[in-house]
Amino acid sequence: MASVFGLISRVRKSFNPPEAKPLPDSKPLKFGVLGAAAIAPSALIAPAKSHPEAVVYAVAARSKDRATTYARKHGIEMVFGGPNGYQELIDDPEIDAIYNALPNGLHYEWTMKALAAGKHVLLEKPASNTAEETRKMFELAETKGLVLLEATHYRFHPVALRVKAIIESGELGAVKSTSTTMTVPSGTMKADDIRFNYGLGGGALMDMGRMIFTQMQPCTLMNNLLSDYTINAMRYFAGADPTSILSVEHELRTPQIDRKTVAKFALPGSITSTIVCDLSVPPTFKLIPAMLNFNAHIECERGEIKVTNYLIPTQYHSITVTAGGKSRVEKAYTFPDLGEPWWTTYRYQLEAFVNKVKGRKPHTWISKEDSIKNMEVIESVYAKSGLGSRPKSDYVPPN
Ligand SMILES: NC(=O)C1=CN([C@@H]2O[C@H](COP(=O)(O)OP(=O)(O)OC[C@H]3O[C@@H](n4cnc5c(N)ncnc54)[C@H](OP(=O)(O)O)[C@@H]3O)[C@@H](O)[C@H]2O)C=CC1
Ligand SMILES: O=C1OC[C@@H](O)[C@H](O)[C@H]1O
Repeated sequence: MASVFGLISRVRKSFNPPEAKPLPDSKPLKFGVLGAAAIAPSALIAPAKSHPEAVVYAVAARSKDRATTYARKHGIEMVFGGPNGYQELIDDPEIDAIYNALPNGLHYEWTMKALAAGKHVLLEKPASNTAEETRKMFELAETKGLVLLEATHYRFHPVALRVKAIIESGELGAVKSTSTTMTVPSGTMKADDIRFNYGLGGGALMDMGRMIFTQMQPCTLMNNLLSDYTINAMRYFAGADPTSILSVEHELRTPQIDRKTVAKFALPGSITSTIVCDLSVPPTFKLIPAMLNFNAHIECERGEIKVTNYLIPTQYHSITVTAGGKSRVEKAYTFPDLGEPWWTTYRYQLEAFVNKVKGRKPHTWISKEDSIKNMEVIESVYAKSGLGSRPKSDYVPPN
């Protein structure tokens, strides 16, 4: 019963966090949001409310009416709209940081423009459509001395770091295999969702593969938000990058869009990893709806770790560690010196981003090399599958 009350309390507070008062001796970071995006309320707007040094100050949308409605709903002060709205937001001197929540295929263009204008960027995942574009964005950020972070939010939560710590402690011996899954039932996404649009950088591997890789190397995530996340999880937990792709199978939504991808990899040290991503799992017997699956399974020499719900761990999660015939279940909602049980992955991520911009040490970070490698792996899987990389941006930055 206590755990049900805990769940209700965490969920309630994560959606309606207590508002933090600004700090007297620190100017808050002012964010501008590119796009009246579906993800922004969870990923930035709510988390910023409980952060004493973060304010969501402006939003831009292609339609000014849409931006205005969104701003009213979320208590955002400044609105930009129309064909130049995104650029006008970027050029607003009040704004310190841009949250780029545009479709994947627009990440490169608008991140390059934001960095060129001297803004830090919190960039939605996957970083862009290609590794080359990702490299260029990070190079520009470095040249300009700006912070650029690919929003791989799960990596900032205590669950991911605890799983990694168990693996690295050596308690279970070396990792032998990982399985990470990210799958969602059919009907979760509308037919015109950006994830089904090749031109905008769609596909299950783009959306779910990265996370699964990075997060799930040591664990087997059983979800279909697979590819983007799954690849990220794989590399993170295994602590290594794949040396080869053993197999790729996909089910297509359209000739260029993978609704589902299952890939198997070989990693150094004879590790084998499987990722599963599915944007639309059909109902069993055409009747029984599928469940979300955001799980990971990591087999090691002397035991295993099963992680339930590494992706939205604030709601509930479990880390089940089995060795020598005995099992224990761990929970990790907070760090000893950071966080509240209701902090979401996004709230922990915002904490790190603000600390980095303020010149303080974040509790963890996603490196440039990590983001570039994730895109390389995604592209290599798409190459092996025959579907090919998502289209490069036609934006050419000025010299
Ligand atoms: N970190 C996480 O947990 C999650 C991350 N994401 C990532 O965030 C990004 C946005 O996803 P999500 O919020 O679901 O997406 P939305 O469908 O809400 O689209 C985001 C915005 O893209 C803008 N946009 C600009 N050009 C186009 C176009 N040609 N077609 C459609 N939209 C366009 C729209 O802006 P406007 O308002 O100007 O019309 C829209 O508000 C993606 O990169 C996705 O991978 C998504 C979900 C979860
Ligand atoms: O965290 C996520 O879960 C659902 C996906 O579709 C989304 O893009 C991803 O970032």
